[in-house]
Amino acid sequence: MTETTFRIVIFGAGSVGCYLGGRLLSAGVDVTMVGRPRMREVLQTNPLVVTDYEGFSFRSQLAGNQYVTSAEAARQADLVLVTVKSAATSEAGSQLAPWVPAGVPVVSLQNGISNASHLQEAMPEATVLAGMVPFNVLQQQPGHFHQGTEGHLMADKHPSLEPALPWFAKAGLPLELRSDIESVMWSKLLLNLNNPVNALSGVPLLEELSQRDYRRCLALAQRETLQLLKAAGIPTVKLTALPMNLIPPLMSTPDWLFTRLAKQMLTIDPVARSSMWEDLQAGRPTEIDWINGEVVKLAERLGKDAPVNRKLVKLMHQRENQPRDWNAAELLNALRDSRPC
Ligand SMILES: NC(=O)C1=CN([C@@H]2O[C@H](COP(=O)(O)OP(=O)(O)OC[C@H]3O[C@@H](n4cnc5c(N)ncnc54)[C@H](OP(=O)(O)O)[C@@H]3O)[C@@H](O)[C@H]2O)C=CC1
Ligand SMILES: CC(C)(CO)C(=O)C(=O)O
Repeated sequence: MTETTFRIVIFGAGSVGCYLGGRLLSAGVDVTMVGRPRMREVLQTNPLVVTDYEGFSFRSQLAGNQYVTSAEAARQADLVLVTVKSAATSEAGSQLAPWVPAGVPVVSLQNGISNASHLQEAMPEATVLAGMVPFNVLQQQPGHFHQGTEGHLMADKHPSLEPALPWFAKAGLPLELRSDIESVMWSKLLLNLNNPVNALSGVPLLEELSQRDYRRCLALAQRETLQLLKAAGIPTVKLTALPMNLIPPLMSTPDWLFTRLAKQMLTIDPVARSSMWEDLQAGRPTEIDWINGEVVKLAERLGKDAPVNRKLVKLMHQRENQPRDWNAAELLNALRDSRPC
């Protein structure tokens, strides 16, 4: 290995982790992905293929030491990325804690608000930073991970991340360091409020967002959250073409107007689905408590209520136990009924 090689360990290499791993490998980064034996088997029998909606494509048959199942790989890392689902964060931290060298940054690239704090609790000696993945990744075929929507990575501004920046840029994954990461995470969460709507709809993101009543469901959850964020003094940041406070009115527009106004937002691969839908498909518990559940907790801290988000949490938990697709009008009625008159 030459001095100029940068070593990145990706812990919890599923959809996001394998996609980032493949992109970084394409830039010559020394990547080790850590994950389950099941995924290692997939990548022993199939090449790792990463593609994106703009035509990027990279393929690599991984060597045995590039996808492993033990956190020990982190002892050699210059940077650790954590890409497990929220329920697995504390366990990921406990497994990584003995191996990550002092001063090596550990970035949580997970949805939700509290994953970086849970990770920090599990590895108190480590430099843990919050990060954000704006785009959608779907495993289209065994070993083939596809980025279906746009956006660039962000992470908390910290000097330990500076050496990684040129490698991310070379991989076509620019990483922006932000001093307002709390606002970034809440703004991403405002977009993730669509995850339960998408999962309950049972249809791909593009099809779901093309139906006004599903968009109105999302707008209800977003308006409620924006009001709470305002009360809590947490500003939002612009992650899409529009500022966050203009997204609910856009979502509520009729289909003919929405398709004209939201061209960029509708640049979505027709097969892309939310990660919450993927969890349902795989029979895993979803991240609903870490997404809409965070809004309910924020409301409680402020002595307020969040009936729409609370209802979405309840419906998702029911859906985890009992298959059911909600049509757009039914879901909208259920959410409207949850609000006090
Ligand atoms: N998919 C997407 O489009 C996007 C996802 N995100 C966020 O990124 C995070 C990761 O999502 P995603 O990649 O979809 O999740 P995945 O479930 O696809 O990947 C996580 C992987 O980590 C594995 N894992 C969990 N615990 C351990 C452990 N202790 N040791 C080794 N492997 C482990 C899981 O295996 P197992 O399932 O067997 O536990 C799984 O294969 C989530 O917070 C998600 O919300 C953000 C933006 C987009
Ligand atoms: C990119 C996005 C918003 C797609 O729904 C996502 O974060 C997810 O699926 O969890």
